[in-house]
Amino acid sequence: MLPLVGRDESRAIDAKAIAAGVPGLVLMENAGRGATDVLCARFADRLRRPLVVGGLGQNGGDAWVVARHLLVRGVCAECVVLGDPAKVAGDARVNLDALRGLGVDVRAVAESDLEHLESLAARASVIVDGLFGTGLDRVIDGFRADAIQRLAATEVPSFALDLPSGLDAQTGAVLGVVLPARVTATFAAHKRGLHQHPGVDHAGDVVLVDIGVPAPRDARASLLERFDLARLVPRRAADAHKGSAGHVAIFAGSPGRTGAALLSGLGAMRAGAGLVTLAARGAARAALDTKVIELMTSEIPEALEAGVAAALRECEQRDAGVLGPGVGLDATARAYTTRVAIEATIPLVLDADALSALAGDPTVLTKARAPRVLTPHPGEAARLLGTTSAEVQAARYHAAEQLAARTGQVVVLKGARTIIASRERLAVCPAGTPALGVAGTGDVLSGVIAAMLASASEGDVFDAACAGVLAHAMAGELAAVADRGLFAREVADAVPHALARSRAHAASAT
Ligand SMILES: NC(=O)C1=CN([C@@H]2O[C@H](COP(=O)(O)OP(=O)(O)OC[C@H]3O[C@@H](n4cnc5c(N)ncnc54)[C@H](O)[C@@H]3O)[C@@H](O)[C@H]2O)[C@@H](O)CC1
Ligand SMILES: [K+]
Repeated sequence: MLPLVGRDESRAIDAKAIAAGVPGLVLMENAGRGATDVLCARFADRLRRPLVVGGLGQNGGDAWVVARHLLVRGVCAECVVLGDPAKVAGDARVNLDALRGLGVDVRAVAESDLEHLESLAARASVIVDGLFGTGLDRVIDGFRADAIQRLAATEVPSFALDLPSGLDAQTGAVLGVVLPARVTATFAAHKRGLHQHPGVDHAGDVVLVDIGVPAPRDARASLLERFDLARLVPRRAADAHKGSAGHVAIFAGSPGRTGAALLSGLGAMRAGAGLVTLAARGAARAALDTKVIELMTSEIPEALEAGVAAALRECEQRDAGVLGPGVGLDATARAYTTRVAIEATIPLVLDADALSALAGDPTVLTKARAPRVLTPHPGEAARLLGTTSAEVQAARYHAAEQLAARTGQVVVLKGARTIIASRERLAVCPAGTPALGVAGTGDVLSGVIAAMLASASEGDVFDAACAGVLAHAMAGELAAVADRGLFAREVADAVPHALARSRAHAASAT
């Protein structure tokens, strides 16, 4: 797990180090020197004619340091400052003056010189982008936007300092225009915006550069790594038995809708549940009984009161559960899921129809008698928040955090780069594949998370959700042959392989 910071936290890291006595110039020197190392390693065959472009802020300052360190290594870069250099201040000013003092001609590019900039860029072997970093907080317009568009149009590979210019550090949105990078050297800590789309598409490979300040230990947010799965799912004791591995109840399925329940059950089994019972409404139980011999079934009466009573009784014997897939959306089904979502005394994953049933007032979950993990896709999250899917996607971290705050529960916002949020914490899953975008994979995920909950110790609900998300995404990567054509059940089947791979990674890393 790596710390993940937003715009303000990023500034706070620098400010805290400076207040502690580490001069800002030292931080900038470390950033620029570290970035030069990355540049020289990743663009070794493109150092013929680098173009270093800096803005008027401190991101530009990093660029001037890079240009100086390139000089030390015998590489003479073409350097330009976009805008009026008289406005460069602070540590960036010191480094701009130093570069000029060493005899480097840093040309100022004004609105009227954009064609010149374009021709410089077209001849460059690599562009070092120091135009905007974390300071960017509004849409880029005017000649700066024009300049970025012209640089991007050359298709010369770009090396971004801290962030590709134009990317919102907080959300990953493009603020008007962006200069897409092949590699991004990000300073001190990963930025939130680098790990959500469209930021992910524009950042290229992200390399963390140590600038001499410790990573914040209390960072609210983190970026999961593939080998975290091994840490989150400890090895089983040699004398483990099916009882100690946890018993998962899947409250899913209704007459005519049984596939989702089965997939959720398969996910739970493959993720390590010792026993799984499919508790289906009415006649669905009979249909499920014959399908998968490893899964047990029990019947939940279709009538409301009898159904709720049966579900709560079922919970008494179980360690964790799933509520929702294929349960139905008629009035009785909605009342049943809402009541069980609140009254069940075991941790439950709430998915699909359960999320629809709760969309009217998700705040009732603050009264739930045990922890809940909500697993909405963007459309379901939009309904729960009373907004649109487009708005959720435009600010996914915010949506996940808002929903966690309103419900008091853990939220797994699905989609590329799934986000896990609670009131206190946030994590992003770096794994996954577009092939997971197919019917049934969400049902599998609900079961996988429930199995993690069933074996988690109390209070580790957030970690269990992270483990489930990571296992599912990595299983998708392993099972997918191409970017499509994946079957949900294949994802379930690959979950043990994901765990094995993570353990192998972890072992080779130590
Ligand atoms: N001591 C420090 O604070 C350090 C800062 N570092 C670098 O400094 C960067 C942050 O520097 P700054 O805060 O100066 O900001 P930037 O250099 O990212 O941006 C420059 C300025 O542009 C302005 N601006 C924002 N949006 C704009 C828009 N749409 N159009 C035109 N102007 C706009 C803002 O006033 C901002 O201060 C980091 O990303 C990192 O690269 C690193 O050198 C490490 C140390
Ligand atoms: K930049």
